[in-house]
Amino acid sequence: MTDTSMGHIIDGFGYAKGLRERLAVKVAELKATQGITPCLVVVIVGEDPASQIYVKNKGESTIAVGMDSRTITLPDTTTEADLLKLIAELNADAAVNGILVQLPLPKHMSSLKVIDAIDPLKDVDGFHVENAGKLAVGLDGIVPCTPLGSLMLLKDAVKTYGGGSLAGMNAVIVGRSNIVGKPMAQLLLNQDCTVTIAHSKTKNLKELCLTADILVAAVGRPKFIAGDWVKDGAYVIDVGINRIEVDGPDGKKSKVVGDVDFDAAKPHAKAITPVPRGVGPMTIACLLNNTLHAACLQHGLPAPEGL
Ligand SMILES: Nc1nc2c(c(=O)[nH]1)N[C@@H](CN(C=O)c1ccc(C(=O)N[C@@H](CCC(=O)O)C(=O)O)cc1)CN2
Repeated sequence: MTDTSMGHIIDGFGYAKGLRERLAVKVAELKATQGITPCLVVVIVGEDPASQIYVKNKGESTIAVGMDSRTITLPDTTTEADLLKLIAELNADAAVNGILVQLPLPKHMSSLKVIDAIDPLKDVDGFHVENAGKLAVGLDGIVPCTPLGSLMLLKDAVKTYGGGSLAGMNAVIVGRSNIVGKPMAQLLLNQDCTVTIAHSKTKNLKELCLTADILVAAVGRPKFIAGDWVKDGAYVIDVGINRIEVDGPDGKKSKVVGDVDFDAAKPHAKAITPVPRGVGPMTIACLLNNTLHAACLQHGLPAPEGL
């Protein structure tokens, strides 16, 4: 029988706020002791409405922790060659510590090529192959923001509700993208979890999910993970952000939901991230963390500790 006491909600919004406050202290220390103010440049190409909101939030959050922020807005008619030229200029600019190109890019551009053009030391998204390689072999590099934020929430939840470490836990990640699924798998392997990555061709997905002590959903399909796919006592991390239409009293309205059927999964889970206010806010907080980390690496300083 399902234990109805299960299902702690993991407060990503609150955790992200605390992380931003701790980062602001570290940024002030860096300024006071080294005279360095980290600077993040965000480049957006085109007018995707969701991207415009995320980029605005990134700029405001960067300023709020005491860093310098620049946003470069380019029309969607920009050529790939022009974008690569801009990245080369930002790479060469010593005042710039972090470069982020907002995704998705317009269809006429190769995101792999664009990401590859960013100096790996300034790649605050952690998407460059050099940073992906460092993560794979356990070297100090820049870790993608959403998986990093997911791991922070997971470690905190296991400490709070499970009392132990992640070592030996079975983790199933549903989704194999370069920016979430694969780096998440590396991070969990580095925590000594036994990791399985599932994808659209995986057989018996429900049965596989039911083996998971840690279930990470990153498929980009609303409520794809049903409640009865969640093992009793599992930790559920929902990375999905899907905008759907729902019926309201005044007609249709849009709502953001995750990849997990939250209401059905919560009674099974030991702890679960909601959508919104779960993993999402951690993405921007970890971007600030990575910008500070990048600034330290570029000046030969150790990565800030105790965050
Ligand atoms: N270069 C990058 N592009 C994109 C990334 C990224 O990490 N780097 N991630 C996403 C978008 N994203 C940040 O860029 C992002 C998405 C969602 C949230 C967030 O806080 N979501 C809220 C809900 C928002 C809503 O109501 O629409 C939440 O979950 O509470 C932050 C950042 C794709 N592109």
